[in-house]
Amino acid sequence: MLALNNLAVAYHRRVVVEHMSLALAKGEIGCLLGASGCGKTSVLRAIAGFEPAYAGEVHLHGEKVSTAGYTLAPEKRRIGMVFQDFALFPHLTVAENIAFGLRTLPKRAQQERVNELLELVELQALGGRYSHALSGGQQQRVALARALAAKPDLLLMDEPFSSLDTELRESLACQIRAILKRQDIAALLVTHDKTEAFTMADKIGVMDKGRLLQWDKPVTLFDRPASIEVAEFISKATRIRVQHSKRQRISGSIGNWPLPQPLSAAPDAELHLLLRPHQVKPCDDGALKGKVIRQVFRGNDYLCEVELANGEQLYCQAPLHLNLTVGQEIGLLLDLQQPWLFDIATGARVV
Ligand SMILES: Nc1ncnc2c1ncn2[C@@H]1O[C@H](COP(=O)(O)OP(=O)(O)OP(=O)(O)O)[C@@H](O)[C@H]1O
Repeated sequence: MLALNNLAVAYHRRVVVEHMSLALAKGEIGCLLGASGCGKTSVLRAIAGFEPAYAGEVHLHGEKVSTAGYTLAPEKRRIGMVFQDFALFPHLTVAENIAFGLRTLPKRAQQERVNELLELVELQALGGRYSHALSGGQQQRVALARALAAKPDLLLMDEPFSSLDTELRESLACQIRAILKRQDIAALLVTHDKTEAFTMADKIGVMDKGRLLQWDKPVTLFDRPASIEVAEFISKATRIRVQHSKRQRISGSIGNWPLPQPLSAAPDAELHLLLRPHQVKPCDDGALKGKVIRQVFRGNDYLCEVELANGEQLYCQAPLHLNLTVGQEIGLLLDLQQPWLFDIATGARVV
């Protein structure tokens, strides 16, 4: 449905995105996730045809629509777009906003399609309202209905929920995912919000400084991150320097720990061990000792920061009943059933 092959985007010859390759199948929802300025919107604009490809290609339905020196016009790409600010026309009603892209259809067909879309986004009762009289979530559903009106093959969404509050974002992301799935439409969303990405997407691309670090299913990004940058971007974690020893063990400031499986790394290799909070647990008789220096109440548990004797700090997940206090010395147990280890020189994951 959508394929990017080695795409590069540049402004005045300054390359802001390069070596971008990914594919999205019909009905699949993808998400580009990355910090502000990493090039997400530029990729979206190149897919829509608003920016030319500086190098590489954009393919839609198997057809090459952008390559250096050729850009198929946006209106010929059968793409719908939803923007951050909804961009609804204030002087038109909800129904008229949705009908905007259907002007070439006969009046009756327009009306039928608008009713279908109002039902799809569950706004049947609000067709006659103006956008100023709608909540942010309702406005975004109108923007979605308008983008879907002309039955595009691909929907592009640029930070569609960023102006909404956190709770609404999550519920709207779920609703919009369900609507897109019902319509079996492919969509590519860009955001810097991880929760939004994980709620919405079948595939996530983690971007950094104009490059795609990994394009994978959310669970794969979490379980098998390709690099330490991806792992750290995806989840709260601490990196600790360790040494691989022959007998399936790692050692360092955290002590000496067995691994569940042999590693491909050379004996004595210097590695980074990435510890996520759920892998570090308070344990009375833990040989590894640390001092609680901060803790945040999270409802079901505490997220603690613990300082080791050498000054390194770890996140630790502590159950409520332990009643830990800041300054308290505790023992720690590491759960290394699934250790995340990375080559120090390349940052690549070691398995
Ligand atoms: N029209 C433009 N002319 C020149 N440079 C641009 C233009 N648009 C974006 N840039 C630059 O390209 C880079 C990538 O910007 P882009 O908007 O694609 O990033 P982004 O990840 O979408 O950021 P954000 O999340 O803040 O929207 C930035 O350095 C930005 O300053």
